[in-house]
Amino acid sequence: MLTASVFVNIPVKSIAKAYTYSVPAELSFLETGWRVFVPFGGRKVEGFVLAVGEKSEAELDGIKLKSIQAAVDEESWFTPAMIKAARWLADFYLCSLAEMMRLFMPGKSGLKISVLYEAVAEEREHLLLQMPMYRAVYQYLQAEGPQGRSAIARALPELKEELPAILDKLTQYKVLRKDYAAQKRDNARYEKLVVLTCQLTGQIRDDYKRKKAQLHLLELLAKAPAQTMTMAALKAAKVTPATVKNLTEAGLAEIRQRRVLRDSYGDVQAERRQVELTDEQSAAVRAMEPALAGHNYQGFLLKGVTGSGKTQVYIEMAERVRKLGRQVIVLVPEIALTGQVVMAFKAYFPADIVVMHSRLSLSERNDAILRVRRGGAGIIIGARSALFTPAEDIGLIIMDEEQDMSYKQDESPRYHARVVAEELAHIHQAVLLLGSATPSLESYYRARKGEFTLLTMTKRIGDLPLPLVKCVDMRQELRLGNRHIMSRPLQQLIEQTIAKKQQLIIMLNRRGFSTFVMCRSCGEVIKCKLCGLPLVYHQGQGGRPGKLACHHCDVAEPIPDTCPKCGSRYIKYFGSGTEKLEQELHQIVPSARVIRMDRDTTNTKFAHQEILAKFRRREYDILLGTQMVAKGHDIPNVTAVGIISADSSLNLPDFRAAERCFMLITQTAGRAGRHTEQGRVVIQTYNPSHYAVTCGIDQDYEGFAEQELMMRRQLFYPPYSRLVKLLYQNEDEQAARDGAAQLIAAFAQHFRGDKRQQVIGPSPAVIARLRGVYRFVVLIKTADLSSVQSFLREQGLHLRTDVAIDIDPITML
Ligand SMILES: Nc1ncnc2c1ncn2[C@@H]1O[C@H](COP(=O)(O)OP(=O)(O)OP(=O)(O)O)[C@@H](O)[C@H]1O
Ligand SMILES: [Zn+2]
Ligand SMILES: [Zn+2]
Repeated sequence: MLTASVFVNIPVKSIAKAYTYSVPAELSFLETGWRVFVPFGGRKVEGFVLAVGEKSEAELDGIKLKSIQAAVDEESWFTPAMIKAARWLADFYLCSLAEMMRLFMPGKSGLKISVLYEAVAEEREHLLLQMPMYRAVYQYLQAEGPQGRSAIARALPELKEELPAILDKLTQYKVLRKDYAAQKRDNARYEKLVVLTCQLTGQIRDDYKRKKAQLHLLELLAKAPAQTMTMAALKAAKVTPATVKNLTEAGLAEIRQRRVLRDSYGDVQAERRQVELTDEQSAAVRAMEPALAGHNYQGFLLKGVTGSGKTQVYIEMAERVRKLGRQVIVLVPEIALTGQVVMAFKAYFPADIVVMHSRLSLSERNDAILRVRRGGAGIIIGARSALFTPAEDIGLIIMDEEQDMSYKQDESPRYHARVVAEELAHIHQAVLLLGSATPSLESYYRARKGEFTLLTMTKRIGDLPLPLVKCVDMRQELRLGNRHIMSRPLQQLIEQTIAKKQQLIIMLNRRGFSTFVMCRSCGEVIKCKLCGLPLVYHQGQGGRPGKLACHHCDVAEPIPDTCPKCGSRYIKYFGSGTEKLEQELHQIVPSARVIRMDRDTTNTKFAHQEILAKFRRREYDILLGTQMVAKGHDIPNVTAVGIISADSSLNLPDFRAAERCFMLITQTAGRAGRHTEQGRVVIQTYNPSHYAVTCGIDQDYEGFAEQELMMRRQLFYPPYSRLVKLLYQNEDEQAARDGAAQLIAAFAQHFRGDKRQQVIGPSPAVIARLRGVYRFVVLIKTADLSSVQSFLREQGLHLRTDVAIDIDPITML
C-alpha cells in the first residue's frame, strides 16, 4: 500500500509530529513537499508530506490507516532545500518542525479553517428538539446540509444572541456534529482578456462597415500582440462592454481569464546611472568572484564605513549571480529601508525583482512567490521573511546592516535571520555576504577567526571625510541654565544648516510625548495595573484628549486629573518624546519645516516611503524620528545630524548596551554629508567619557571593538560564549520560580565541574508580570551550545508550553 508520512500543521507542541496516512490512487503523484488535507482528530487539517513509500500489510500489522483527502496546491510547495533548512532550524531552535515549516509559507497557515454544523440524522427525536428554537436550527441544517454559524444566523435572525448557546448545547448532546472545513485561502486576482478568434478578412470588414464601434474593436484586436487585449485597456480605448458583448455573441471574439500576479513595487522606476566602481569596491567584488564561480559556500563580511558604497557592491554581485541563472536574496532589517534598496536595484534589474515583507497583504506575498517560482523574478528583496521564499537555486544571500536587532524574531520561533541565511547558503552552496559599517561583534569576531572573509572599505565615495562630531555634555548645559531638550550647540547647528538651505536629521531614542507621568507632590509614577510598568503618555490627535498606554499589554487609560495616591492636582508629564521635541523645534526655529517618523506616523504600508520621499524632495527641512532614521538612508542634501539621547540606552541592564550606543551614534552620524561636503553632527549625552560615546564620536569601530571584546571575554559573554534564555511563565508565582529552580539544579548536576557551562537565575524578568502571569528567567552561558541544546531536549523543554526558549537572545529584557 502507498503510504505517506505527513507532518500535521497544528500549533500544539506535543502532537506536532509526523503520522502515517494511506495515499489513495488518485493522489499517487504526491511526493515529499506537497501540502495536503488530512483527517485528524475528527477534523480536516493541513499537513506536509515528508516522505512517501510502500508499506506491506505485514508492516502495517492490521493497523487501519486514515487516508489523505486532497492536495492543497497544484504543485509541491516545499523544495527539498526548504525542508532541509526547516529540519535543521527546528533542531537548532528547539521548536517543532511544523513551526519552522510554517515560516516558509506566507501567512501563518495557507488555510482558512471554518466550523460547520451538521444535523445528525439519528437524533431526530432527541428531547432537546421539543423546544422550538432548537428544532428550528436542526430542521434548517437538515434541509440545507452542513452550514457555518453566520449562515445559520442569517437564515434564523430571530434567534440572535441565543444561537451560540443553542449550537453548543446541540453539539454537546450530539444532535449536531461539528465539522471543520479547511479551505485554501485563494485571493488570486484574475483579469479579463478579449481575444480575436477569427481572421479579420475584407469580408468581415465589409460586413461591419456600418457597425463602427464593433469594427473599431476588431481593428484594435487585430493589431494587438497575440490579438489579445485586456478589458482594462479596451476601456481606456473607449470601447464599451456592450460592443465587446456583441462581438463575442457573433463568435468573432472570446473573453478569457488570466491570473494576474500583482507586483507591489511594479510602479517603482529608477534611472540607471553610469557608475565606475571605486578601487575598494572592485577589490571587494573580485575577492568574491572565485566563490561564485566555484558554486561554493563562502561567507564574507563587508565592513565599509558609512557612505562607502556597499549597495553598489551588492548590485555588482547580484548581476554576476543572475548571469549564472541563480537567484539572489537581499535582506534589509526594516521595512523603512526596503524602499531605498528597491530603488537602487530597480535601476539595474527593472523587471527581475520581487519585494517581500510583512506589511504586504497575504495575496501580494502569494503572487510574489508565484513570480519567483515561475521564473518571473530572480531577486528577492525584503525583511527577514524574504528568506523563506521558495527559490530553487539561491546563489547569493546579502544581508545589509547585518548587526541590526530587528533581524531577530522576538516571538516563537525566535530565529535570527543571519543563522537562517547562513544555513540556507550552506544548503544551496551559495555566497553569504554580510554588510555593515558597524558589524555585530559576533560577526566581526568570526571574521577575525577566519570563519568569514573580511572585506573592508575605508573611504567614503568621492573621498569625502567622515562627519565632524561635536559632543555636548547635557549636565553642563543644565548648569548653564538651559532647560530645553535641545542644547545650544544643536540649536546653532540647526539654524546654520537651514540658513544654507540644507537638511538635518534629528534622532531621539524614544517614543511618545513623554515617557511617563509622575506626581510632583508625592513622586508616584502612574503604572499599568496588570503589568506594574510605567504607562506612557500619548498626546491626543486632532483635538482629542491624550491617553496613557501600556506598551506591554496595550491597555489604554485616560489621564487622571489628580494623583491616584495623594490626590494632588500636580500631575506632570515627564520625559520627552518625538512629539514634544517637534513642539520645541517649532519654538526654537519657527521657520523650520519638520516631518516626524516614528511608530505613530508609520502605521500604513507605504508610510515610511512617503515620509522619506517628501523629505528627499526637500518639502521639509528636518526629519525628526526614532531609531528608524538612524541607518541606511542616503539623502544628498542632508549635511547635519543631531542625536538627542544616544546614551540613554547605556543604563539598560543588557551586556549589549554599549554596542548599541556606539552603533547608534556611528550610524546616525553617518547620515550626514555623504555627497557634497563634510557632515556636521552634534551628540547630546550624559556620559561623555564612556568609550561607547568617545569611540562613536571618532567613528572608530576597531577602537570600540577592542575594548568591548576585552570586556566580553572577561565576563564570558558573546562572542566568547553563546547564550540561551529560558522564560518560565505561570499564573502561580511559586510554581514559576520552582520550575526555573529545578532546571538550574538539573543543569548544575549535568554539567558538574564544567567551567564552560554557566547558569544564572532564577531571576524575575524585567517585565516580572505580564497580563497577570509571573515570569522568571534562567540564563545559560555556554562555550558548547550543542551540548546545552541536547540537555534541554533531554529535559523535554522543547515540548513545554510554559517555557519559552530563546537561543542567542538579542535582548536581556
Ligand atoms: N562607484 C560609485 N561612484 C559614484 N557614486 C557611487 C558609487 N558607489 C556608490 N555611489 C553612491 O554613493 C552613495 C553612498 O552609497 P551607499 O548608500 O551604498 O553607502 P553605504 O556603504 O551603504 O553606506 P551606509 O552604511 O551608511 O548605508 C550613494 O548615493 C551611491 O549611489
Ligand atoms: Zn501624588
Ligand atoms: Zn500593561
